[in-house]
Amino acid sequence: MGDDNKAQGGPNTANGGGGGSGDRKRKPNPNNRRGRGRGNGPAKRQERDNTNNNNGNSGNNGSMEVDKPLSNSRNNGNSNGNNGNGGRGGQNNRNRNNRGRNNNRNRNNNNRNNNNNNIKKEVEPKAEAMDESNEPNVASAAAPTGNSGLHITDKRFADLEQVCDESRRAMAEVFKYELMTEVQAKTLPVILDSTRKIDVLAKAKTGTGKTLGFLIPAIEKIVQSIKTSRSDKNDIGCLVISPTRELAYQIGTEAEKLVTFHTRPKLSVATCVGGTNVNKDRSTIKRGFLSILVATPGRLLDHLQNSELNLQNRLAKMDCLVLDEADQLLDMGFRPDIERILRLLKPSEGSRQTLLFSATVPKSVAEIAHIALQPKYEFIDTVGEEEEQTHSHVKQEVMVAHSSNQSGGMGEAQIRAIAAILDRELKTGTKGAPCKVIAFFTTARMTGFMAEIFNSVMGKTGFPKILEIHSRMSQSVRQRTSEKFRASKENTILFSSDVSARGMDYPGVTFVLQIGLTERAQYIHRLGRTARAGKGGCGALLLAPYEEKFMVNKNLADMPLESVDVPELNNRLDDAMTQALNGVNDNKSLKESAEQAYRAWLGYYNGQLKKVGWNKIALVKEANQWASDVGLKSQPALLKKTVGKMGLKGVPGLKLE
Ligand SMILES: Nc1ncnc2c1ncn2[C@@H]1O[C@H](COP(=O)(O)OP(=O)(O)OP(=O)(O)O)[C@@H](O)[C@H]1O
Repeated sequence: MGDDNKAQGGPNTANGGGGGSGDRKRKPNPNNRRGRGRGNGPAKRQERDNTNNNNGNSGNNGSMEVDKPLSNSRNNGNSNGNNGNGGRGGQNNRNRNNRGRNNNRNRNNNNRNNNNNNIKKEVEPKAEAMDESNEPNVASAAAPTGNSGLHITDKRFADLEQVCDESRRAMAEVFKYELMTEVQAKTLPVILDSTRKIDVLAKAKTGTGKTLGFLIPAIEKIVQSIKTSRSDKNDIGCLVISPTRELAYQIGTEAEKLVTFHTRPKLSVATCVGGTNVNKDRSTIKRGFLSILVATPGRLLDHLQNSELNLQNRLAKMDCLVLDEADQLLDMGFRPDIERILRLLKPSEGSRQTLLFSATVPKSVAEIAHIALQPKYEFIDTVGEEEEQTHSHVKQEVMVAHSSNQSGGMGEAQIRAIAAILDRELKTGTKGAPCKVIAFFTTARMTGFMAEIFNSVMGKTGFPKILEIHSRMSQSVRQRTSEKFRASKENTILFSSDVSARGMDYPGVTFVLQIGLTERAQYIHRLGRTARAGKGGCGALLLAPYEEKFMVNKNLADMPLESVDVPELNNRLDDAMTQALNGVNDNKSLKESAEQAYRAWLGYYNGQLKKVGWNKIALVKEANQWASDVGLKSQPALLKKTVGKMGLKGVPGLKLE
């Protein structure tokens, strides 16, 4: 925590029962007070960090929370205006006085920052390749800016002889795409080659059209199977497995579009994901004719194990098995489920092709092949060994939020920094065009808390109501939020956990903000939510000082990160955020959210100790400081069982329930 003053042991000890954090005198300056130059040494390719965030942290989900059963469905947002002003006479005056002091600090810091402009703008060598025309900070950001991002080729769908007229018609009339992207041009001929029937592992950058890369041939294979009577109407021709529910729905929708003209026989699509009515799923599957099944691993396993559904037999003659976002599916979080699914699927009756699509592929492709592919498979890499995996044209900033020298901690500094960054984006991000922002947080609970605290002062910040999406919400609310964000054509901000990190194709996302530690692959996937399909986009990573070393110097050392200062927070927003923080303890729902976020925070960082250089004692101290920073007057308690599971038994500073 750098120069934080953390003499206080935690919310209890720090604030007693008195004014404590409720009287928020401090205003940490969100500005990065250090203009830093970063080494411009040769960009070394970093191995992906495969550390799994699911460290048995007692349900405090990290990035692998994607397909959890739901609990605690909570209404998002909170506009009850309970902003903590009641009974706090005099606080505003104190705040105003403080603001004067802070503004001076801000101004001084700005001077320092201006003086440091020359070094703080240093960028990694790869940024040299940035395509200025694709940056989002132009009025046309939301409009296509050429095809450099999408990697369009001169190959036409209409010329694909192996593809039936119905699919080609859908490409022209429903999708209105004439030319193939690189991944499509490279994979389609190989997968469609009926003389080879070869399994394929395809690697292509995010947002470059992988979905159609597997759906077009999958449908073709189903059509051929029906034509040659290899399969009967009970057989399911294609199974697509997706790591997240939202992505599964998205794939299902694309598939439905693609089968628009497949009427004789009619091809049908079903999407089965966790968190929805399982009986409804069952009756859809039982109903009979089904060409394509898109599913998340957990729900699929359920159905496969249910003998009544006869799903194993119906998939036995499947023509095509697709694992989308394959590296995530084969990563530790999902691997056991996938292995079980593969075992339950009857051995291929000769003609099944398995397709693995991903934007990031671990070096150990042999391992992947061993699990899912036939020994003779083709690896189609449209990224290339040396080429940067992330879009080279996406501007990527890294900012470090510093807490004030007085008593404020990182929790507060981070919230103010997020406000400042969002404000900058809404005001200048797209110069008049609508701003569509996704901010990614480390855990579901943190996502929920952050959305709630920002929405508690919505009228004051001037931000639109923050949308939230994470695994702790009911699937129907997730679905509605996802659709709302997708359809929005005005300034919109979505706070998300990693459920939106991969594959989600929200049109026109102009800015992706990532907060805190994340895995390298996840960083790339999250960033890939912007600058899709040839459009502009921009990303920023907001770190705490203790996260900087690992993330910037190690994990993302070869990324074209540009180190910049956290923007200055204007007085109005500064006041709004103070009010929000002051309101946490007195607002039941917000308080509960903060407490849950605290527990999730502990769980998450408990799995990252080496990366931040803490031992367990330091972890607990930092967590308690975080709780105090965000306005909790008493330290949240933990179940004894949870403490045990986290391996924190006996660590001083924890409060047991
Ligand atoms: N040939 C094409 N021409 C124009 N647009 C296309 C073409 N193919 C796909 N697209 C569009 O590009 C966008 C990105 O496609 P898609 O979601 O399949 O990318 P992806 O590579 O799967 O991304 P991710 O790695 O994030 O999963 C979508 O909106 C899709 O409809």
